[in-house]
Amino acid sequence: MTTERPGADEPDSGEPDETTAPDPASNGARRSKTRLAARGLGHGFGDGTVLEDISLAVEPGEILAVVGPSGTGKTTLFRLLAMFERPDEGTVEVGGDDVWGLPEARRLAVRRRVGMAFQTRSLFSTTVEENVSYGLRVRRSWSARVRDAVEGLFGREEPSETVEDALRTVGMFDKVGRDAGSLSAGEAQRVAIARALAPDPDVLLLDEPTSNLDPRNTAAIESAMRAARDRGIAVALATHDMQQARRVSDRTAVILGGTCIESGPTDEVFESPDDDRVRQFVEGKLVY
Ligand SMILES: Nc1ncnc2c1ncn2[C@@H]1O[C@H](COP(=O)(O)OP(=O)(O)OP(=O)(O)O)[C@@H](O)[C@H]1O
Repeated sequence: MTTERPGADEPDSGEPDETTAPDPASNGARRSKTRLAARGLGHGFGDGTVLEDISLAVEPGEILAVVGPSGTGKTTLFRLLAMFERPDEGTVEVGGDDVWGLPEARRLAVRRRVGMAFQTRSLFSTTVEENVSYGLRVRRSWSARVRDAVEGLFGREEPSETVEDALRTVGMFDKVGRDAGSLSAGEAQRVAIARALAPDPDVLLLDEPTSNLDPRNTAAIESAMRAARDRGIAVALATHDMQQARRVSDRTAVILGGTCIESGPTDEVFESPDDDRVRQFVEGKLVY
């Protein structure tokens, strides 16, 4: 299995890939052409190496599944992609910019184009609506924030259209006024994803978004991933659920022992992998 979408495993062009981006005329909505790429990423803690020489890319309008056994470094990788930490080696590129080579103000601006929902669900102790509008407030300009503050003084009866859209995408609009603390784990995860979607990011990073969730919440989250993909967002999903990777992703990258040993179209990775360890892993025969 060697076929790749053009440029997908070689994050070297720095330019949006016109061949893989959705046709703006086809959905009429947004069309970012921002790809997220990692090149030669290496990272460790103390004396231990966790990630070694990882190169992968997620293109606009696709879902990339990053799969691997527990402890193989998926969360560490996603934390690097989200720019929470600077990699020991290699680069993270958003829209062709090496993010750690940018002045801090520009890096923060780039970070705002990357939405994320991580395993540790961390909603604020306030309403669902306020949680989802938080990301918007962070992204907005100073003048828009002043306007928000003024509106806040007088109170707003209705959630903004953007918040409504994001909540509808995850099937949670009926909970808009609820206190976030009263939500189930699955509902909270859906709100966390709505919060990441509200600012209309170019890239969406989801780390194990459905672990320990029931089928209904899982289906809602998978549907939101597809909706984001169909809007042209580059979606990366870390999961240890092979069935989920097969259901939702266009391409899959397999991380074993802290390095990416194979990536390509999901069907090919699962049905005819090049590497025997990948075959054993996707068949559940490789125990780490
Ligand atoms: N801050 C840290 N300090 C030290 N070691 C860490 C730190 N974060 C992660 N690790 C170690 O790095 C390795 C990879 O952890 P990581 O959470 O990235 O794996 P994972 O593939 O996401 O696992 P899981 O599927 O269980 O979430 C583990 O051995 C973990 O203990």
